[in-house]
Amino acid sequence: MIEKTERLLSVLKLQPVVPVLIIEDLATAVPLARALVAGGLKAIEITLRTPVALAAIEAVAKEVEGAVTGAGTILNPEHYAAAVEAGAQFIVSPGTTPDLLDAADDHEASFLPGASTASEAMILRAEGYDVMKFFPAEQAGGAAFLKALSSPLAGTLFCPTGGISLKNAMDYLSLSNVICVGGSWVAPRELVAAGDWAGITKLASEACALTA
Ligand SMILES: O=C[C@H](O)COP(=O)(O)O
Ligand SMILES: CC(=O)C(=O)O
Repeated sequence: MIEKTERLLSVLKLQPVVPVLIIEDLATAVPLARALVAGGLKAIEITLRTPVALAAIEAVAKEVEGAVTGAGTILNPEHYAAAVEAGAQFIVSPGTTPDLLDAADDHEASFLPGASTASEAMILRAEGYDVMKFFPAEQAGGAAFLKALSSPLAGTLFCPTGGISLKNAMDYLSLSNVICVGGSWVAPRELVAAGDWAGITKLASEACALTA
């Protein structure tokens, strides 16, 4: 578990923002990931929300030099196994279930489980998780909520995701218990549809510069 946590931390420390991607068109996955990596965002979460998501994970994991490919929206052990099989190096879930924790024990790929209350975070701590996702961040209490957890739940680190943008990312990134944030704003649907990879690299560079 300690080794898995260290591997996860090394991925999350690569950058201040983990792009959360919903890939509709498989052909966009590789150029989009290349554009993000060019802007400095190497760890990329591809959510299992579309029919092409697993193929997108496989393509990015195989073809995009410098990318660390993760899978998001992992809701059950079948998703977990399929994402690992496709090449995902880290696995993200909006929440946590006992089945998912068992699946995480069965695979080498690190797990970033979701929590949105003090009790959920405490259950994950009791299971040995010191790093977790805080989702949906803005709706569940925002940066003020996470700040309030930092003293009672000392030692737990969060990757808040949900409603975060360039404007409010620093509210989270300046907290001692935040390791990085997640967000879709670095890959807007219109720029992806237009194939504006230079525009996406620019957004990624701006995101990367947040903590420079
Ligand atoms: O479902 C949402 C993703 O987790 C990312 O949230 P976001 O689009 O608010 O950045
Ligand atoms: C919310 C999120 O990041 C996920 O779908 O895994």
